[in-house]
Amino acid sequence: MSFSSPNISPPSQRTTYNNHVFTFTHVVQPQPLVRGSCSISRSRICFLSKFDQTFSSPVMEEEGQKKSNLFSESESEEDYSKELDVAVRAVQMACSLCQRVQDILISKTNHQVQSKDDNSPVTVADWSVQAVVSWILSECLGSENISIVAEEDVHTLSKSNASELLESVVNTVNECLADAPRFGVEKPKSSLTTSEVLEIISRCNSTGGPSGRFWVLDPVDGTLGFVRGDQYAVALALIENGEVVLGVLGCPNYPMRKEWLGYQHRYHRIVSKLTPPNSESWNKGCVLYAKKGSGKAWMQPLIHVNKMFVWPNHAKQVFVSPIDNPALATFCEPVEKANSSHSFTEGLAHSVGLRKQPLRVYSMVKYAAIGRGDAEVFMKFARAGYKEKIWDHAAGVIIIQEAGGVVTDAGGCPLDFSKGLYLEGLDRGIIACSGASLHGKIIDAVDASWGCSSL
Ligand SMILES: Nc1ncnc2c1ncn2[C@@H]1O[C@H](COP(=O)(O)OS(=O)(=O)O)[C@@H](OP(=O)(O)O)[C@H]1O
Ligand SMILES: [Mg+2]
Ligand SMILES: [Mg+2]
Ligand SMILES: [Mg+2]
Repeated sequence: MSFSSPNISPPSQRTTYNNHVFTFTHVVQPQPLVRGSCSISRSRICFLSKFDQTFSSPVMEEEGQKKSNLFSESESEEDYSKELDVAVRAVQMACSLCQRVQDILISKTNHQVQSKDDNSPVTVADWSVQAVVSWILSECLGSENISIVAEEDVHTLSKSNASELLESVVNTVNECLADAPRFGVEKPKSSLTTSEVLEIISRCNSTGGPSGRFWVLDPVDGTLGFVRGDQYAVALALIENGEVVLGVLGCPNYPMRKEWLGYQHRYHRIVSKLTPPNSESWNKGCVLYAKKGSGKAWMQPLIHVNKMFVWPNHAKQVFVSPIDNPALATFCEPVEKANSSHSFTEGLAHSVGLRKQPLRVYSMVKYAAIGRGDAEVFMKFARAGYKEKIWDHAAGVIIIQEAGGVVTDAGGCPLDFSKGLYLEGLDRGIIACSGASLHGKIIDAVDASWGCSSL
């Protein structure tokens, strides 16, 4: 298993994509990776030697934007560059898989949507993404090094009456992995068997905790949005000793440019009731990512099924909005009233002077919206007794923080990812803001409103 050799393009070649001019540039060959000593396995060394080749690959850079590469020249193995690169490729592949499955789902009248024990929806895409990401992380980073906390298990898939569903998952996984070279990843030597697929899904059974390194995956966040042909996200993060150290958020229906979202909203409200959107009919979708302590967050367009763009992809830096006046700010919240109290946030918004209509979008796309400056505030106040899961937040939190924003609970404390599967000790709800000043105002308003709320 390795990344394929990059295609070297001449320096400063220009091309256009969605009416934007991009320039191909060469990335300077960095120092060789510092390899760990005794603990590195044979397969890992193998992977690294091929992986090094990707450093000489061209990067596509949007004119006027700062150059982005997943690597920097001085970075060593310890600063997660390699993990980030693998994670971005895995999420890109997962997004591509999801787009295909969503197109099939919404074009069928009888939705193949299953219900879990808690009545929440789950689809072929949720299990298939979990399998694909689990496979890529293990193959690229060495299965002995990988521990994953993820949302799905094989309980439903293993039932005697689920053979058709399981077959569909196995086919979807193999179809996606066969496409791996487009993302610079070597595909499996042969198709995965049913038992291999079940194994790679169920391998993601880590329970997290305060020490060591583990990945956190929400294969499809906002499954409800996904089955409705709307927004959803693929979220992958790496946690080390209780801290999120990198996060990748794939948002297949969230366009690179805000103005395209306006089109999408109109499209959904007016047209899509009759005709759901088709993923090839417009260039939608992006992947955001960030690494702890870098002070930078990045965004790539999705690699599209039309195969015009192959790896390596280009990226541009994203920033939170500079707006700190509540009257000019936009706030995001869950679509479902059952997931967050709309009445509480409405009162809160009014008290702090937020004037704009809330942006209600499914999934961690809300975090993406703040991270890239499309909105300024995200609030979630789940009903009492609901425990937030780490996979619903980890990737989004680090992207907002590295883009310049602030994320805490309603008491102003950072979210604690060190206590297992849940954000234990969360004070009331989650407040994410584009800056400290706005964040302070929202926290004060929560305190002022909380006593008279019925939450
Ligand atoms: N009752 C309740 N209260 C709070 N949160 C809940 C609840 N039920 C589910 N969830 C989790 O919410 C995830 C989706 O959150 P969103 O913010 O996207 O909500 S919404 O879909 O926009 O309404 C969703 O993630 P996915 O299951 O990955 O879709 C759930 O983990
Ligand atoms: Mg779910
Ligand atoms: Mg989720
Ligand atoms: Mg999910």
